[in-house]
Amino acid sequence: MYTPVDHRNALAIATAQTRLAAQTAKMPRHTEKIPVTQALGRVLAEPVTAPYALPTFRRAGYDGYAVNHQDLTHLPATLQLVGEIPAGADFPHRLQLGQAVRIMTGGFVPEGADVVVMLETTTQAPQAKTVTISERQKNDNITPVGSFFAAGAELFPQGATINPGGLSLLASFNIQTVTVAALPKVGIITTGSELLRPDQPLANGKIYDSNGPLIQGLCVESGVDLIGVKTVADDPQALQAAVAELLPACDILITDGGVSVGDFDIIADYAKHADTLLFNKLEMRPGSVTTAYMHENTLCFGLSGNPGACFTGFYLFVEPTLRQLQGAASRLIKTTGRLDHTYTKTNMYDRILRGTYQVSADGLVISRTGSDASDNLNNLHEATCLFEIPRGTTPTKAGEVLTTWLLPYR
Ligand SMILES: Nc1nc2c(c(=O)[nH]1)N[C@H]1C(S)=C(S)[C@@H](COP(=O)(O)OP(=O)(O)OC[C@H]3O[C@@H](n4cnc5c(N)ncnc54)[C@H](O)[C@@H]3O)O[C@H]1N2
Ligand code: MOO
Repeated sequence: MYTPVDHRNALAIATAQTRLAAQTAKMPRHTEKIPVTQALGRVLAEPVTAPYALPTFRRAGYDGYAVNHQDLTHLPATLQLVGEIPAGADFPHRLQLGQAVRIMTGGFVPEGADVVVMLETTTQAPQAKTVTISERQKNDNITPVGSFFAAGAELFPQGATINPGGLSLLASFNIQTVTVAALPKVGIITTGSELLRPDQPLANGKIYDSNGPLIQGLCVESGVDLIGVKTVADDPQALQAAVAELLPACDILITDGGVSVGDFDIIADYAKHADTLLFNKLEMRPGSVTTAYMHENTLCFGLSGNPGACFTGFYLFVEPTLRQLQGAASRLIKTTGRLDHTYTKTNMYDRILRGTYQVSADGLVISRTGSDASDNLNNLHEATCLFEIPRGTTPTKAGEVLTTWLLPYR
């Protein structure tokens, strides 16, 4: 059993992040080919290029008449109407001088035509089958072949995340499969003899497991293949069994709780005896006990049981790792914000507060939301950023510019 007197070597946040990223870089990457219908939010493992030029035909930008510019030298000009081209229709004849063809937006512009005159500047005489053009626009109102993408142009670089705009681009080329980074296989184990399942009644000393759904939601938000979610009591055998079941199938194993110095803090013991201990103490509050270690081929995180610390530890350490394993950058945006109130508490470690931000003409204005206590979950649902109160002995004044991480869910 872990002894409370053990000394832990505390690392600064950035040092721990760098150590973690170096370890993650050594882990194997897997790819898979998936239908584009499942590609939203996935990270491309290889670039995608345009199989052909787009647009594939000259397209009318407006409803009007397709004509040749030589017929518009003297206006008004009356031209012979030779047909109609709705969107989707072909027109396999060459337009001759003196002719016009009615065309709809998106319609195929036939050979011989090089201008689409807008309907508003024309008058049609249906009986005579003519159209009189009184004015022309400055532009030709035709979208040229290949003006969006040339054949072979890069549509996406490797590492791009497919968003709804990306789905539309793939669809426009009828690309039906993409090769993406495999989602990291993740197991989650929440620990604690105080944790109740949803079907159990409240009792003194007991709480419902709120970090399980929290971590699961954070994982889903980051993109994972969830292998299993378990809750176990503070019982070494039960924990051992849960770990043994999940570990071989997981790239990442996230445990929650049991990383401090209590008599039942079993994860702390695991980390200490792991193949490689990356860190088990951070110069950060909350989440000073956040732990990371390699066990066999699995990267294990021991997040704090305190909900505020669990939330912070996930975003600063687990989220970037899940993204890195997919070859993508963290979705947190590291920036700075101006504190809107004086924060009087001081600490020997950097304190990470849960906050919200507003965009102002002078940059971001950040405010603390809810409690700063590690065990208080009254703000996890409304935090849109984390920001850092630097360690020290003096209060942090309103107006100070602080390191800020904008959260993906905002
Ligand atoms: N003597 C010391 N005690 C503590 C220290 C210390 O350095 N010396 N560190 C404190 C700090 S800081 C933190 S943070 C916590 C970390 O504790 P653990 O991560 O080991 O977590 P537990 O002890 O298992 O639980 C802490 C707290 O969180 C609640 N909890 C646990 N799991 C869940 C869950 N799934 N859902 C909701 N809440 C959960 C648990 O009931 C406890 O209240 O240790 C301090 N102590
Ligand atoms: O460091 Mo603990 O994680 O304050 O809350």
